Amino acid sequence: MKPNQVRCGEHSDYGSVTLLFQDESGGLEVMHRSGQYISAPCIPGTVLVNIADLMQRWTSDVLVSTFHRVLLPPDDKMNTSRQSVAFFVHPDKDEIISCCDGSNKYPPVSALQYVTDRVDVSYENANKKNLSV
Ligand SMILES: O=C(O)CCC(=O)C(=O)O
Ligand SMILES: [Fe+2]
Repeated sequence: MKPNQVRCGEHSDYGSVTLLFQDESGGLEVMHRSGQYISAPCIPGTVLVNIADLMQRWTSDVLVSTFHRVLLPPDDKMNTSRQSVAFFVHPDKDEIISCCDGSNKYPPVSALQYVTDRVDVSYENANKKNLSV
């Protein structure tokens, strides 16, 4: 196992909302507005709804995109599997996302352009990381 390995590193989702179905293994944490991570365990029969980045832009920060991550289980559960299903809800690719209060807090961007830019940055960061080890 690599140092600092996690099941899913800290990130926010790119779209409008994400519906997350997770089993009872646990491990998902979401960042509270205080900056502290808090556990978001499975509540049987419920679906977790994450606000994602384009929703934050649309609402001029009224709804805030949530950083989240999935840590490794404790040693005694290290050999157990975990399953989750994320349904990423995205606007149509050509939709222009501008602040719905007219504030222009974020410049208008097409849904596709936003996702493409985010994916580019994440690949650049991954490449930098790989080159530095
Ligand atoms: O597996 C999870 O609980 C989270 C997955 C996730 O955040 C993602 O796929 O974007
Ligand atoms: Fe996510």
